[in-house]
Amino acid sequence: MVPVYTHDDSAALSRDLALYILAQQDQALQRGDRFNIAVSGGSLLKALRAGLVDDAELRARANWARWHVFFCDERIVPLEHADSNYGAFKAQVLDPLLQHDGVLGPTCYAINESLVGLGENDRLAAEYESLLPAQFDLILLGCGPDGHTCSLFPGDTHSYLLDPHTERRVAWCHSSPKPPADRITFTLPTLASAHALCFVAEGASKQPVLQRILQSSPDISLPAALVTDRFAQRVSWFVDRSAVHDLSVPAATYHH
Ligand SMILES: O=C(O)[C@H](O)[C@@H](O)[C@H](O)[C@H](O)COP(=O)(O)O
Repeated sequence: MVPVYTHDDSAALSRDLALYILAQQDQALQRGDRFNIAVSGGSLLKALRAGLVDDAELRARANWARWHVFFCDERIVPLEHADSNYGAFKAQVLDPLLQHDGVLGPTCYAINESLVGLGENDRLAAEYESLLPAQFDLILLGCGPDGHTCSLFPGDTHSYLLDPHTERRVAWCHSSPKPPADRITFTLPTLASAHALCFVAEGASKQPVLQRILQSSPDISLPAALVTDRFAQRVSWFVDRSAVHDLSVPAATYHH
């Protein structure tokens, strides 16, 4: 059973998530000299900002200059586009960090923007893959109402993305049901090699899908359930109470 750290509200979740990330950072910096972290798009980024950037005490505990930040999935759009995950991370984390004197920011790895729109999406994925570290210290994941995580979507159209033995660490996801249609995404072997995997889900709209993922017999046709089940030893979930309301999931408290 994976821990499901349950919180009364967003503020409490953001703080615990930040403390969890800092604990992973500290472990990584004992293993080596960099913290390789991958982030997803969506609402997760707001939690990162609230917990790690806006909170002065926790912001100071982040060794930002040692952070190497990658994207679990990215929409194939220019970096300035409103749909870009890099753009959203810049707006939520990098730009606010710059407001604070003396903070040396993280190193971020974005897609090669010059390939966007050229019909070279396999190459774009391969180029991004070439940037990845051998192993991630932490991968932060979201979960869509349809059970997708990264840009690994459920259903036959996207089953090609879920090959556990693929040699590709980053793949081109086409015809995404969540716009925009073209994306790149980490594959299962990339997730498999991480020291820690952490899902974040907030709000009552996530409750039906969390029921299918966190029940004792998970529906592993859902990529988020598959990842949770397969890598259970390294997976944690951070949720708010409304996302797990009425579910028979034991609520855990994150101890730091
Ligand atoms: O770029 C993306 O679309 C994401 O990486 C995606 O996997 C996201 O994390 C989930 O859709 C959850 O998003 P929300 O937290 O906003 O619901």
